Amino acid sequence: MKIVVLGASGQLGSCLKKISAERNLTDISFPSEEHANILDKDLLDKLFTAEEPQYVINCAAYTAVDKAEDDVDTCRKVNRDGAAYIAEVCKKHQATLIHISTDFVFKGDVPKVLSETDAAEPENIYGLTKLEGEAAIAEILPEHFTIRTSWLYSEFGNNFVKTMLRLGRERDQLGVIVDQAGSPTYAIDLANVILDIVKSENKAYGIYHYSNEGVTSWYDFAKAVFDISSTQVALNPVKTSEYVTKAVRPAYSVMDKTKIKSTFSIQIPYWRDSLRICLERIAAGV
Ligand SMILES: NC(=O)C1=CN([C@@H]2O[C@H](COP(=O)(O)OP(=O)(O)OC[C@H]3O[C@@H](n4cnc5c(N)ncnc54)[C@H](OP(=O)(O)O)[C@@H]3O)[C@@H](O)[C@H]2O)C=CC1
Ligand SMILES: Cc1cn([C@H]2C[C@H](O)[C@@H](COP(=O)(O)OP(=O)(O)O[C@H]3O[C@@H](C)C(=O)[C@@H](O)[C@H]3O)O2)c(=O)[nH]c1=O
Repeated sequence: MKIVVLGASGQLGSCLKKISAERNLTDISFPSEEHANILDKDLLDKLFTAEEPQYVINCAAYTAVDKAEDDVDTCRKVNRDGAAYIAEVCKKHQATLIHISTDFVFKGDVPKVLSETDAAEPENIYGLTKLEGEAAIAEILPEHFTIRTSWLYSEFGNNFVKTMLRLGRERDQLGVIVDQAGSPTYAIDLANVILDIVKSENKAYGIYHYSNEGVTSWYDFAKAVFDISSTQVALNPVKTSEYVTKAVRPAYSVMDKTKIKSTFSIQIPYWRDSLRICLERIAAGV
């Protein structure tokens, strides 16, 4: 089963590289952005001609949520147009696309667990352009899986857990938002599920929700990071109204994972258990 990963040097791409090595997968390639710029359709076409992938995993995205508010065109190019180009080239080469999307497609203004069929109504540019990317793919390529995930972290790249560890070392006091709830996702767990989906060769295409089990706030998530890593820092809960950011974020973006669990017969780890594993790996430098 030949697989090509796009956005390979990002957080999720790095997790896929690690997991595929652990699983001894050899028929998977991780081209650099220079050889797989998703905004260059001809380049993708050449890449797919050379690689002949059966599955393409798209981890490439514009993920700077606050910056996107002032950088709408670039964000939309990558998250909408890039997704559409990939779908077109997958169609030409008869490849199945596994695309990653986000809980930020939801407004999240009511405390309701969100299913794949609930209306998406993004509150920020990043979420809007990700939703546009989902729609473009659905229109072009029936053979796709779009996996919406949330609050990704890992030992790789930039993420909330690594930011907290850094700020915990640099500061005596820290304020973290307590009134936004969601579900953290260890990107290594997601990488494993993506490769399980490929392995299954299941053709139940469409949108799926995936995060770790459980619900928390950014404040409680940060508290868990500091407790588990024995970091001494005074952590203060703050309200969204007290912590000004460019982009509006959902107050409640907890997603229902019934569909992915039943379709692919997977079990999902509890967020705190996965966080513990990730922090052990970060501490051990592996
Ligand atoms: N991070 C999170 O908390 C969450 C992420 N997601 C989604 O998961 C997916 C993976 O996210 P994550 O790995 O964390 O994100 P990263 O930002 O770590 O990785 C994205 C990668 O895409 C690359 N990229 C950007 N533009 C292009 C382009 N034109 N061509 C090729 N590559 C490009 C980036 O390169 P460069 O760094 O050079 O720009 C980066 O390496 C994304 O679709 C994201 O929207 C969903 C929910 C939560
Ligand atoms: C650094 C920091 C953040 N926060 C808050 C701001 C925000 O509400 C929340 C998370 O902030 P971050 O900027 O780290 O994370 P953010 O970029 O908003 O994370 C999102 O990224 C995109 C890509 C997604 O798809 C989402 O699922 C989600 O993971 O924590 C604090 O309250 N205090 C702090 O010191």
